[in-house]
Amino acid sequence: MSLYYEAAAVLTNAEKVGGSLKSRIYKRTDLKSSPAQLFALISEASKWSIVLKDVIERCRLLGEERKLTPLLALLLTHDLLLSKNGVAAPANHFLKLAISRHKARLSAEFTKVRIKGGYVTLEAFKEAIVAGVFNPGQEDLPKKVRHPRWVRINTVNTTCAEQLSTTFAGYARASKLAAVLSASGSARIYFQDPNIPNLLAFPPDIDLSTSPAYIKGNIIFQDKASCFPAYLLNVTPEDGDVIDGCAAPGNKTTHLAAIISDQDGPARGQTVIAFERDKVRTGTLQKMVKLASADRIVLVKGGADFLVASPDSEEFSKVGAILLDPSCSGSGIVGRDDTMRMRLPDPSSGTKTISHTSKGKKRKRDKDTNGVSERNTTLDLDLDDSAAEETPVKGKLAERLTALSAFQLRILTHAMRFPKARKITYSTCSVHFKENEGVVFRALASQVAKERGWAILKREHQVDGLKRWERRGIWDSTAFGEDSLLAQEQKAEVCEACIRCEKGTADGTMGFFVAAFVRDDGSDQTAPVSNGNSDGEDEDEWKGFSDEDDRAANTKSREAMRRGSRRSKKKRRKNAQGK
Ligand SMILES: C[S@@+](CC[C@H](N)C(=O)[O-])C[C@H]1O[C@@H](n2cnc3c(N)ncnc32)[C@H](O)[C@@H]1O
Repeated sequence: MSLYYEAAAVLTNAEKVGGSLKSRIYKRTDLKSSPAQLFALISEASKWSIVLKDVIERCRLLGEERKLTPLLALLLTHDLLLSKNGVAAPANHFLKLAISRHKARLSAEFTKVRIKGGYVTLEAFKEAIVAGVFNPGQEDLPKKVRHPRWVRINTVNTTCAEQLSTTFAGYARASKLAAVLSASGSARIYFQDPNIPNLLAFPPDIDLSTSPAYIKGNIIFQDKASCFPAYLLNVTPEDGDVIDGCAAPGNKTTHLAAIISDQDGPARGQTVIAFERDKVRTGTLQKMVKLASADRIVLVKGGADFLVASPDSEEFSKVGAILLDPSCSGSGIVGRDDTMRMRLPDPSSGTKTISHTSKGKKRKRDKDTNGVSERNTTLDLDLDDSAAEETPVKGKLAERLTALSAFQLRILTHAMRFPKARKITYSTCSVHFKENEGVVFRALASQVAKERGWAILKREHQVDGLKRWERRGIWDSTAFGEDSLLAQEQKAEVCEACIRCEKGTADGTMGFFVAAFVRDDGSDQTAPVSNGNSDGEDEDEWKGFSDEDDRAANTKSREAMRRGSRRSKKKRRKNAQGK
């Protein structure tokens, strides 16, 4: 099979293989072309598709070349007009002949678009395409806010100071994130994040993927928002072991390991127990843990469902903190720079004759596209594994959110059953109330939360960098019905404790949500708590607290926080004396 047929097959993904574009290419064992060449062709053709789609449509290429699918036409036109070596096929190959006979017209249309866009040279045009600033017909739209390249320094095997004096030696420190956002990829400039320790921002187009620091796992590409959960969990040596209940690909797992290894004094044998249900994603997790040199701190439980882990098992008897970042709708990550949109030429734009051609021929093209519908004029490609969050539930949005939030609540209330656990963070990369604050309110109202004394970690008790973060939770009065009996005071308190990030803002983050739960040492650990089988009870649509629940929850929460606050004051005094 030629390079172009293989690229089209990867893109149409008839076998519905999950994961990023890169992992789909590298996983295939039946390719004749080199995976690197395939990836380069697809990503370059995607970048140029905003131009090439129009060029192909204006030349009515698909009308004249009936055997070319929109995907093949795009890939071939890209190489014909933009690849140094032209179309990678023998001179008499059917595909080469089919595209080459249109070269003059395609080149002329391409040049017209370039000149109309005001680009005097091909070089200038290329720069605009790479920077993503060529947006024909949308000049009046507000300029898209760019997304920085966030780099977390992996303190398991290096320090921020070491990386600044080696990998980033000669880079100037910017005083504002905006300076980094507007800089070109070649600018040697960075911004030190004020909220998350050991996190740096670089210009969006910077390519650090070939730097020795990246290859050695000294630096990890991780969105700022995705660093919130491990930091908010604020693991200390007293917490003992930590569970990451939904770990792959492992950004937060390795962040937990970095925080543990960064603590003053020895890590006292603390282990991060990382659950991952999916076997393929377990492989990615294992690789990431190894690359981050975190394998002495992290124990990967691959192909293991956190929901069936028994809280009372001896294995988890020292687990004091749990991080939960379950599967979600992923609505917060759309539009990230790691997602690329490929625009395909519309086949009906070929010629007027196309709609009158024989049905047989039309069906042939449908078949060739292997399930990418002829009407499907865009393809969204996930370029980066670290950005790929799974969205396993299909169907209409409302149904998906109901199913996902039921699962999320179940996993959160399961975590609340671990007898020694004192801290939990719950996060999603979703922007929907139902998956975020909705789950938090329902979890707080659950039987297990009440019996075990779980409360929300209020803003004033959060780690410094997140206490200062201004975007907080929201309340959706329609979500639980107007008759929700929750007191205004408690709604406000819980929303203020929840943390949100919004995509497309000057903060440079993806859309994200995180909240933390705590419980105090004095709570009744041995109280009879309903076991995992009663989860259905927690998943019932929540109708709001009753007046009595409300008062009880408020009192308990206030007591828990007072005790927590006394304990942390005591701890701070102890620490201060120790220094
Ligand atoms: C949103 S992703 C986690 C991303 C990860 N925390 C990170 O920062 O790299 C959710 C992951 O949880 C896994 N998962 C979902 N349900 C699970 C369960 N019940 N037990 C263990 N893993 C689960 C999914 O397979 C998926 O890999």
